[in-house]
Amino acid sequence: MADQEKDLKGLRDKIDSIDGKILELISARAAVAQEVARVKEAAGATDAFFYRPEREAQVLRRIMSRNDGPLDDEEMARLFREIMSACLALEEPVRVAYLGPEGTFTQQAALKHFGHSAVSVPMAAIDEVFREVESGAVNYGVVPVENSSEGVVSHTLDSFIHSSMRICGEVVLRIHQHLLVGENTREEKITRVYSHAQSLAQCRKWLDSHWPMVEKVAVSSNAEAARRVKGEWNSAAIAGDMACELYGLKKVAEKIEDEPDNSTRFLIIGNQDVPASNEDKTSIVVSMRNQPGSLHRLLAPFHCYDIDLTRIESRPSRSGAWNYVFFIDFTGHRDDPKVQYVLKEVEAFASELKVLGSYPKGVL
Ligand SMILES: O=C(O)C(=O)C[C@]1(C(=O)O)C=C[C@@H](O)C=C1
Repeated sequence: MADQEKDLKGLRDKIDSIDGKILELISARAAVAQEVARVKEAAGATDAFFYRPEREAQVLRRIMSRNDGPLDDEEMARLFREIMSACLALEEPVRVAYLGPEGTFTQQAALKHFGHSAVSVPMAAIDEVFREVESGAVNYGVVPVENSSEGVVSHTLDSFIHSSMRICGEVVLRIHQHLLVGENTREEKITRVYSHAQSLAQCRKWLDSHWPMVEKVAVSSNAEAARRVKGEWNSAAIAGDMACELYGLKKVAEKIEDEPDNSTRFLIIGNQDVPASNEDKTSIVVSMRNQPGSLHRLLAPFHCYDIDLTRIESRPSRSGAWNYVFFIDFTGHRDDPKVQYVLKEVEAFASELKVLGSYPKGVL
């Protein structure tokens, strides 16, 4: 055997032996997760929450803080994300509705957050995701809420006004857009580009400089754009990796988004109050009468108790009694004494205050 072959054999034997140990440890971990399930069932079988967002965030943060490489923290956390997802599926497979169709960035976000052992169910619209969770047909829902270059997804915010759904988590996804074609289309023949209006907007400068003459057609989602070009000659789609793989398309150009850090934040909705994880956020919606200085009064308690506002968004009120509706996100959990003081002060002054949820800050 040549020297190189010998070296390789020795190293592969080492890997086999390590894999054996990893296998044993993962199986031992899964068996403990099954015991956890039995404890949860014994404590209250019908409404036991098997999925525990705060615990998952703590597990992932701990792994990241203890990781010494050579794999980077995110890569290591992604591996543990999948192990936990498989362990949870042994306890009870989690069903997650997302804004579809299959292949959207929202599905990618759902899998990033829950791992690939979750059962993901596509819905045609944001309010259908809310309804599906409310009816109990699924355990959780995933909806987009804001994009770093295009701003807020107002439909999602409006859905919270009349819904009793709570926010159980958030996940941020880097959005990479690609120019995709079917196998029968040659690059120089492209005359039309399909995509969702937001994605066309996110790639506007790139399109103007590379394809100024091409016809741009907005469709209901990126995945729908990808589905169309699969069977249509001389057309391209702008969509992400999931849609590209799902429809077997070819990448003509990669990462064509104008902003290099283009990312979208998604919310996990459910009917669970999530305990504190030590690094949390709270989202509230507040309605107020239109009076001079009212916004200042609304925000003053946050300043006073030194609470960091991460987002504030105003939406027109849908009911006559409400003049303004403000969606506010801030750091901290609703069980923190400081947060409780602030909520008390805001409540005393607002026409209505609803806490949409306290949830762990996105880890991955
Ligand atoms: O700690 C729990 O409650 C578990 O069910 C175990 C576990 C895990 O695999 O670590 C699995 C699912 C939960 O979402 C959180 C954590």
